[in-house]
Amino acid sequence: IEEEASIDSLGEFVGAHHWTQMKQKCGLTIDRSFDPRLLCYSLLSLPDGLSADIEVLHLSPSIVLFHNVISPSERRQLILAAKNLVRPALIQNSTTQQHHVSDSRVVNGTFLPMEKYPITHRLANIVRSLTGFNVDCAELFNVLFYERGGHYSIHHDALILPTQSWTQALLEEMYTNARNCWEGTASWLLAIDCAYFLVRDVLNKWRSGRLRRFYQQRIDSPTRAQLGNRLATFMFYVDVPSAGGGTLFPQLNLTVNADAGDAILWFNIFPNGTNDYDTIHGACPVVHGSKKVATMWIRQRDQTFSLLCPLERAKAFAVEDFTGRILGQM
Ligand SMILES: O=C(O)CCC(=O)C(=O)O
Ligand SMILES: [Fe+2]
Repeated sequence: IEEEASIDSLGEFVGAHHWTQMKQKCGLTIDRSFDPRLLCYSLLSLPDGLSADIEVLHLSPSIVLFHNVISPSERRQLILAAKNLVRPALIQNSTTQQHHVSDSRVVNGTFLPMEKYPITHRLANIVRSLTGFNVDCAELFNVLFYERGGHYSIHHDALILPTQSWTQALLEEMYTNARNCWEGTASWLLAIDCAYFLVRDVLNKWRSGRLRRFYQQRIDSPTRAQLGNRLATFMFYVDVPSAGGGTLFPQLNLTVNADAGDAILWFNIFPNGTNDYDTIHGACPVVHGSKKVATMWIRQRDQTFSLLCPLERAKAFAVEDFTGRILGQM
């Protein structure tokens, strides 16, 4: 990468410490000659008169890029809808459930209410047509505006959905939090600091007698039970920066620098429902220009006829598991 386009040329920016070890990977480019199975399919005559080129970026877990699926006018409408609503993005502490501003997510964002903005229906239809997924149970579009120095450090999109006993829920969450501490900070000192707060939080709950109730409530939470986990993430690139701001999947050594109008899809869980941490990802710091994305988290509920059932339930989804139906019609 050119010197002036590199993250180092940004100088100081909020949350820079999250990128000390990851920033090299932000400069990765996709080697399209690497694997002959990384094909680009042309999907013609999809529902709603859509067509699209879909490029397989990674096989297992499957990550695909849809080229040029929203028009400049649709991009403008989306930006107009979100412009006055965006606020500094919050992150939810999975231990305390509190939302707070964090230097690990430096971006302005908003969820877009569907009833107010017709453009969101259009985009939801596009997701449905391109993926075959049921989007009725999906979350509202989350629109993010990144400016120079904006970023979103490495994280995983799936929710921690404890399923069995409250003790198992506690263990699962402690494990995930410890992992996030480590992967989110990339420095032993900060990770120890982060782990200390997590342990202190659990001890406080235990002392106040809330430990069991807290985790039991999360197991019984109706939204979780009704909608399931975030099966997949579908994200439109509404505006792209001229340097930096790629979507980085560090476990897969993949950094995606898409064009405005493209969209990406990846899975957050295995077919058996457990979280697939190979798809941890982040938004690299924007170096020049600004970046805008619109994300839809697709839930597990009601995907009965939109997913094949892979025989190996503990292996990541393959591209055929969801395009099988669409490609089979060609
Ligand atoms: O902006 C990006 O490239 C990634 C955004 C993201 O990971 C998220 O919204 O969950
Ligand atoms: Fe994400």
